[in-house]
Amino acid sequence: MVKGKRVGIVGAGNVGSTIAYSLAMLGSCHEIILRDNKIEIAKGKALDMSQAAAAVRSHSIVTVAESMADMTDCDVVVITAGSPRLPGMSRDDLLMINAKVTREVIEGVAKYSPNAIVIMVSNPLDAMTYVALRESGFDRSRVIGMAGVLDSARMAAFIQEKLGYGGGQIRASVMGGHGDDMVPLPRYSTVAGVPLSDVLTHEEIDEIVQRTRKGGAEIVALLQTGSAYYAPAKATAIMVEAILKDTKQIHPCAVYLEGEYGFNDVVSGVPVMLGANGAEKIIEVTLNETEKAMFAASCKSVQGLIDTLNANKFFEGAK
Ligand SMILES: NC(=O)c1ccc[n+]([C@@H]2O[C@H](COP(=O)([O-])OP(=O)(O)OC[C@H]3O[C@@H](n4cnc5c(N)ncnc54)[C@H](O)[C@@H]3O)[C@@H](O)[C@H]2O)c1
Ligand SMILES: O=C(O)C[C@H](O)C(=O)O
Repeated sequence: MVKGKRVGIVGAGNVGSTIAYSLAMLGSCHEIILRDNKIEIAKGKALDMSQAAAAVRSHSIVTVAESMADMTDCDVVVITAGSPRLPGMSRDDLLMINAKVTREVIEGVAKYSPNAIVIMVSNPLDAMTYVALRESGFDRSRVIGMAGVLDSARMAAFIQEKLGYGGGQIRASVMGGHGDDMVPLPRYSTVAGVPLSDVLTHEEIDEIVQRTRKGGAEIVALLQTGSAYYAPAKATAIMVEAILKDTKQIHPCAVYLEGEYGFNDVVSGVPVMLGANGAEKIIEVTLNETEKAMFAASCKSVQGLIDTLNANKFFEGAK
């Protein structure tokens, strides 16, 4: 438990409330502050979670901010506000609706928690991270998108399922944007340190890569009413803890690139050292030509979304 730390969570729906629950159970911080337009529901969840925290002797408390002005001086703010996709939709279909929500929310964060580190979760993730960065005026080290921890966990779960062993010993690696052209990296994935290619065939690895890319859609199709939230919430909580505890551990995160991997003015998923100051270091992994081409294609997709925002004069304040 790191005393006195405050974590704000905007959007207390499926992902936001599950992040709050996870942090409360871990006792990661002193106070978790929920903010949602559905205030009564947020209040009910906060009470329920505070009581769960008491049951496990966690001294985290869960409170509700009735407006962004009540969510002050947070160390970390997680943004999950906005719409999830439904079957048949792509994450990119959420671009304009969630960009407006993100702008509204980040203005409040910048005003009332000016020193916070922001973890963006709303989709389309890389474009929303870009919006949050631009609209907050924060340094790029303080606006970080969550996706790579989730996508890598999915890939690890699929590897375990395929192998039938190795649970807890699998390190899977996914870079690039959080879209269908994300870049799973079998070459950087291992089972107890053993390269994937030593334990799985090329065809099996390819199947895992394709399933990882569609991992979110697979769950959307099953749930029918929204998207995944247990693994996304746990992945976010891992990032929040790394920041609060200043672990300096490396996690795949979506960050604004300024020349890294040869890209500028775009957000993409890369290995990042997380610590008290947010994204403290971007690690540049050696990619082969095929991997470089896939990473470039993924950055191009994100760039396309940023171009759409520009074409709609979003950054000029269009409503
Ligand atoms: N990055 C990832 O890997 C990842 C993973 C899962 C979900 N997501 C995304 O996270 C977002 C949330 O997903 P969810 O399943 O929790 O959805 P949800 O509908 O359950 O919750 C969203 C919440 O946001 C609230 N909200 C909307 N506008 C708001 C505003 N202006 N201020 C405060 N609250 C507001 C809604 O009332 C709702 O409770 C979606 O965009 C989804 O696509 C991203
Ligand atoms: O798939 C979605 O729309 C939600 C999220 O991005 C996920 O990957 O689970």
